[in-house]
Amino acid sequence: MSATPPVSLPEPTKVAVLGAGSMGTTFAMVLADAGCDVTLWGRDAVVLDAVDQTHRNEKYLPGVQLPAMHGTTDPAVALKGASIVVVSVPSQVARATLSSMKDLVEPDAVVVSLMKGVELGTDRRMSQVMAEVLDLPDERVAVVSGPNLAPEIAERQPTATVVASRSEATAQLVADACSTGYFRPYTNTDVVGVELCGAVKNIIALAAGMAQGQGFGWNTLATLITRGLVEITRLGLALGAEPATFSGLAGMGDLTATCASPLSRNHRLGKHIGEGLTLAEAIKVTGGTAEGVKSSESVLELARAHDVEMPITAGVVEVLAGKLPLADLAATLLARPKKSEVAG
Ligand SMILES: NC(=O)C1=CN([C@@H]2O[C@H](COP(=O)(O)OP(=O)(O)OC[C@H]3O[C@@H](n4cnc5c(N)ncnc54)[C@H](OP(=O)(O)O)[C@@H]3O)[C@@H](O)[C@H]2O)C=CC1
Ligand SMILES: O=C(CO)COP(=O)(O)O
Repeated sequence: MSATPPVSLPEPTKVAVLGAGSMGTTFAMVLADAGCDVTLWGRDAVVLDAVDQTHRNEKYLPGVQLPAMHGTTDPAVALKGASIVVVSVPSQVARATLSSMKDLVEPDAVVVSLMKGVELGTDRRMSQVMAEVLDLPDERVAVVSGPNLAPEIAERQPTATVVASRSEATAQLVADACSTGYFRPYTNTDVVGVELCGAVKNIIALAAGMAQGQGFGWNTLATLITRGLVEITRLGLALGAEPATFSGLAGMGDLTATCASPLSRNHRLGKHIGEGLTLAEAIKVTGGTAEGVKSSESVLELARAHDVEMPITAGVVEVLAGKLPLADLAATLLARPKKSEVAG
């Protein structure tokens, strides 16, 4: 006799992804491949109609065939019944975007940030902005960060990431929702560390791009990555992060990918500046969201408030503000007082 079939199959997890740019669309793809029922929200009706009807986003992921998912410009449609809400808009518009949707988020939903920036004016990390605007307890907040260049994930290349939440159960829930044969999430409870790594590596990638644009080679790149990690670690520890996070995927992993790859918008923008473009010209030519430009100011403010030395970050801020000629950046960094490598 055959076993009695279940009364109903378990419902797929309903997920809303807010932000239909390259990363929002790519993560929506991962979630749908992992079996979730995904609705992607964005503000461009042409893009979201195509996502809904033909499962393509030619504006941000040209040539990529997405799995079945819904697309909408109506946040009420996206958020209704969603037990996981993923936020992937540029960091500087996260507060306004979430404020306009506050009453539409389901009361028990877990809210996940993919954003790698720090808010100008408040110096808040994105999980702090989400928690503040949506009035979320720790167990409903998670962040995803790692070496996750969207165009590579969109080709379903092997990729790993970190899902961080103060609640291990929440991190596990989100990790289960986005786990596929090509995308492997690890969990971490160090939200501060994981989030800071994601935001500050963009600034170091700007510096790496600038160096490449100036014609410097691998020694300079390796120096920036290594000393950049020291800066990230110093700030993170001052803000209460766990030391192990910095050598992990969100730390060394993402720093390496972003500093080395021309797929990184921060790297490309820095390279354009290194080749002689103004900041405004570089932003225009690069296209897309290069979070490091604005976050560098907030990160430097955080560093100063906690008495943390971040010379590469400070140099990038000065160059972007037009206060230090790029030609003088390397000399300025190298002329600093000699010190022990390991003294902190
Ligand atoms: N791309 C990547 O490889 C990765 C990106 N991230 C992070 O993901 C976040 C999003 O970046 P990404 O998807 O790459 O960015 P993109 O530049 O590709 O897309 C930005 C998205 O945000 C929307 N947007 C822009 N301004 C507003 C606004 N004022 N209100 C509402 N929506 C707006 C755009 O909509 P519209 O088209 O209508 O302008 C677009 O959908 C960033 O924090 C980034 O650091 C993290 C990991 C990897
Ligand atoms: O965060 C990223 C890869 O992990 C993407 O970097 P960019 O935002 O510089 O493109």
